[in-house]
Amino acid sequence: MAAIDDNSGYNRMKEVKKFDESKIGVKGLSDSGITSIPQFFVHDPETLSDLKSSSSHTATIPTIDLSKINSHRPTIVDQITVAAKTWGFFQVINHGVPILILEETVNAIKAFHDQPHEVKAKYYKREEGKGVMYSSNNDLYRTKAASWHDSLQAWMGPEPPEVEELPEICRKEVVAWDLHATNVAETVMELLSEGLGLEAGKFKELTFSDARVLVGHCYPYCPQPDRTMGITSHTDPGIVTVLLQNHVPGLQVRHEDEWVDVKAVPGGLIINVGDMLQIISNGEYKSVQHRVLANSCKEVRISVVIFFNLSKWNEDGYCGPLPALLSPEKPPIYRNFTQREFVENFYSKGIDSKSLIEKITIHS
Ligand SMILES: O=C(O)CCC(=O)C(=O)O
Ligand SMILES: [Fe+2]
Repeated sequence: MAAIDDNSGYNRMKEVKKFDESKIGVKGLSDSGITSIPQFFVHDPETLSDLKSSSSHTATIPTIDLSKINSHRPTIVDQITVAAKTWGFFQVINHGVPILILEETVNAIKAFHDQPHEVKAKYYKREEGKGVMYSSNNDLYRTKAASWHDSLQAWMGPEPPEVEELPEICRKEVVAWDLHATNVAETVMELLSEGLGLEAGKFKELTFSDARVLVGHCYPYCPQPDRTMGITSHTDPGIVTVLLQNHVPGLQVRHEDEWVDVKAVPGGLIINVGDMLQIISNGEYKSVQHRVLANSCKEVRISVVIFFNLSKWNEDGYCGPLPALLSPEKPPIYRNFTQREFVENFYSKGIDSKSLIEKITIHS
């Protein structure tokens, strides 16, 4: 990338570095009362022209009620399977996690981001694949334009962090949330496994919930929400994602060529299919584009996300569509790939670039 981007003499990389080294985050910029955003946050005209939700669309993502999971299991399997095949995004309610836990989790992540600069700066770093890290834009040096969010990230498995590594202000809640969200993910993955005609425990056996990372995003007020994004459009790379959000809107999902707002249902948890699940289900379940608009509300938007990834790969080191799902009528639509390919694809690019799926699709 050229140091000087255009004829104006604006040195983008220098400005990005200055921002990063200040460790102030977008929360700090927002709190300082700025009225215009730094240029490196400004997205290209094509992204910006598409910002408003095209919500003539009144559709909402499906809501799945898990309260009758034992007495009405086939119905729930059916609902969740249809949701994962058509939307790739759904909301679960009556999932067994007390509302108080949801509130405490959101409040604890908010409290972390609300701390003074000096306190948060101690955690500010860029070591993505492990441990605990706080930063603004994990992919800051890999994208064309930065987005209006900061994140606290903690790898909760396969090795949990030392408890003292987690910021004290949200330590207890992060540990508790990891357990609760993992339980919900395991229930959901049992249902999705049954929906493919596999044994309920198949995904667990594949170790989908072992390697998981918790990310607490903060989207503070943005003075120019029509010039940037909260998070750029992307798909999630792993198996499945569990997302808890507060009441401040912004999350949108791509459905039938339109952006649809994902409205927070009180007590609900959002689940979405990741690229790896699309691949191993041989395209049955859909990993769908989603994004977050830059926050135009004075109140901060908080989301707490756990990404679930496979921890063990096949003995031959490859991963791909599950053999049990393939037949002469249903040949694989993706080629097998290695863990290294998966990891390199993720870390070599910004969140907004091509997913692995495009690279491994078999064009017949
Ligand atoms: O914060 C949100 O609502 C979405 C976050 C997200 O899509 C992600 O972290 O991958
Ligand atoms: Fe995402």
